Amino acid sequence: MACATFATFPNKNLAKRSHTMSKQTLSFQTEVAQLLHLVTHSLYSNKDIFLRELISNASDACDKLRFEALNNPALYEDAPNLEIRVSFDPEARTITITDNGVGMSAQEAIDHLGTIAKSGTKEFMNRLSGDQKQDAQLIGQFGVGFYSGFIVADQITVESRRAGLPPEQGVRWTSRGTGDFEVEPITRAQRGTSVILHLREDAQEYLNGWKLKSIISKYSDHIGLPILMEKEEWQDGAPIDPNDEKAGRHPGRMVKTGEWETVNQASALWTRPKKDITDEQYQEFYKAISHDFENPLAWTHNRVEGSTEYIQLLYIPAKAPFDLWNRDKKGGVRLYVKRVFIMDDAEALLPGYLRFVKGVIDSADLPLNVSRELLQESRDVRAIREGNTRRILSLLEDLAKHDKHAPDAEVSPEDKAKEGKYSQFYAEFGAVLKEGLGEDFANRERIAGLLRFASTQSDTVSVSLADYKARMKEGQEAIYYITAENLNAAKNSPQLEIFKKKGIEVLLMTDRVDEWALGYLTEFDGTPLQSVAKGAADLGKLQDEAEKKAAEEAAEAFKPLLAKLKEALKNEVEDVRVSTRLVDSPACLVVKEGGMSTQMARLLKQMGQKVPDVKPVLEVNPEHPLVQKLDGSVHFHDLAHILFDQALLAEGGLPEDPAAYVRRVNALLAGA
Ligand SMILES: Nc1ncnc2c1ncn2[C@@H]1O[C@H](COP(=O)(O)OP(=O)(O)OP(=O)(O)O)[C@@H](O)[C@H]1O
Repeated sequence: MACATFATFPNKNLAKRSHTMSKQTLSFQTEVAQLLHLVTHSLYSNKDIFLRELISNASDACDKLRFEALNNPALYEDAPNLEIRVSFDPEARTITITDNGVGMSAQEAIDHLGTIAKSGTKEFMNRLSGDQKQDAQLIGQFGVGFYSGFIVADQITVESRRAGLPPEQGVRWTSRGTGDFEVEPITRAQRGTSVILHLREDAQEYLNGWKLKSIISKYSDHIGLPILMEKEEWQDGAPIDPNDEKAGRHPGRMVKTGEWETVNQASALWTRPKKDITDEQYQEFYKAISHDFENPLAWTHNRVEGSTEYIQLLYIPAKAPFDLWNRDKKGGVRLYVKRVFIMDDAEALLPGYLRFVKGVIDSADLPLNVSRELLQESRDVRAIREGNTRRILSLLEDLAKHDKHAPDAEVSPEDKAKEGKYSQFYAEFGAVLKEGLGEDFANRERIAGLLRFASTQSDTVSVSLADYKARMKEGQEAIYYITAENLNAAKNSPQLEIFKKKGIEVLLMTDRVDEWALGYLTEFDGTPLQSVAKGAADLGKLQDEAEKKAAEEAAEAFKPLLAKLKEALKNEVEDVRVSTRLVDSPACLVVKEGGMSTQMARLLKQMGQKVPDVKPVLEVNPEHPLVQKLDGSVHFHDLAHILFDQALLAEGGLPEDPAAYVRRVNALLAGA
């Protein structure tokens, strides 16, 4: 990029701009300025991470070069060995992180170090609460990357030259981390980037080789490239008085020898044998690739052999990210081919319902120049995706199995440590997992086995379909469930009355996806699932002969009244019939078997979708005084509408014309 074009950058955020050709002062994108403020104020208690982030960027830059060089080996120039160097200068009070990766052109430095290209930036900013601790967690998830340098530095200078550009087209980028930054052209012989941190007064502790090495071995040991630091040796102090041994010596100090040494293992973590990796190393690697502040909930690391060979290291986070529901969000799995980094959002490697999983896949079979399009079609990728899915489901099944142990059970310490993890997982990601019912037919039964619900016997979301089946009553032929807006609405729903009376458990579903997801699960382990708000309440063998007979007689006796009700409510309901599911309530609404529930229709409407206008069926309770009073009442029309509107209210809906409802009730109250 020639410096002459600096003035023509189409960057709308450039409030200030001087017009000298050699040096430009540009403003940060608003979001960057905000983020910078937060970084320096919220991440203070976790200062060390700046080094991890900058080394990680350096490593990414080397990965990018290696990838580009697949098609253009000349980019290596005369330095094919990729490496990262970390040095410090106590006099200048600087730390420098240098890589010989892909580097940046002037335009790239402006674009990448002055704006945030990530999707969800706005949403992220809105989430910030002003509570520093919480914000720090959130910023962590978002990934502050380069900007984390400002936790310890009050000025950062970046010098870079993009691989393939001549030395005169280097760039120097400088900023104090406030509103703006400067860029100027420089000549730089070496390709790649140096990030020079001018340390704050209160961050001088980092001017210490031992300290830097220990941070690198804690946070960056997994990096596959060599990280080099200058060797240091202890040097005794010089004699204070050369003529008098007894006068003692000046204090000794570490001095640099001029040689460089590798301070990390320089082999990518996932390529090492499992037995050589500690839990802490697994955890730090997870944090490095996910930007999470917390340890992962669980992980699985395997060398898969067979027709498709690959290494798989997959993690389940402990907490859902703030943008879990952002469907455009890229996946968290990095794809490598024979140790060469290919892409970091390889969605093709996991189904959408497992999008919370983070990790690395290193394939031995895919071509190095694999493209996104090719990924979708490749048979190997399909095999990897299926393998990953199975592995995650097994991991979840294992956690579910050990979520709770019987008090007297003999449990290994390893399994003991799994207690409570599945509940934690489910609270964070259960709703996403349910999407799998509609998305992954091959594994539907396994996914169904992992679902947990609240029920009329448990307020906590902990009942599995297998638990439910084990508790089914003699003669019960279906797994009953109800969907509602929230637990209370579900629990108090009139449709449940008969089930409560007979002591039959009903699953209470309150997740938005339930209705949709359950549509794909018609049975579990041979037992059909049946919504208690759909179709006729067919309790089958649970109803005795006398009850059946009474219901039939009531239906017969109420025929004329039902006809009148149907006429009065012809715009509102499809049909009116006598109910067998009500005990205390006068009426309820049900939809036809296979129809969309009123709850679902409401949700879709809220989301602005067009919903076919399906009328529900009104069921009335022949035992209820209000229903018995209907026939012959002079207020029949009003009562009929009140009955209908109340049934709607009882299941969390709203009358079409709330004012009319209020008017009718008031008129009746006034008359009472
Ligand atoms: N050492 C470097 N060499 C080349 N480019 C770099 C280097 N450091 C940063 N960049 C460029 O600056 C961009 C922004 O870096 P930053 O760390 O803020 O975000 P990121 O790395 O894209 O995302 P994240 O840190 O969340 O993974 C990078 O995407 C990259 O293009």
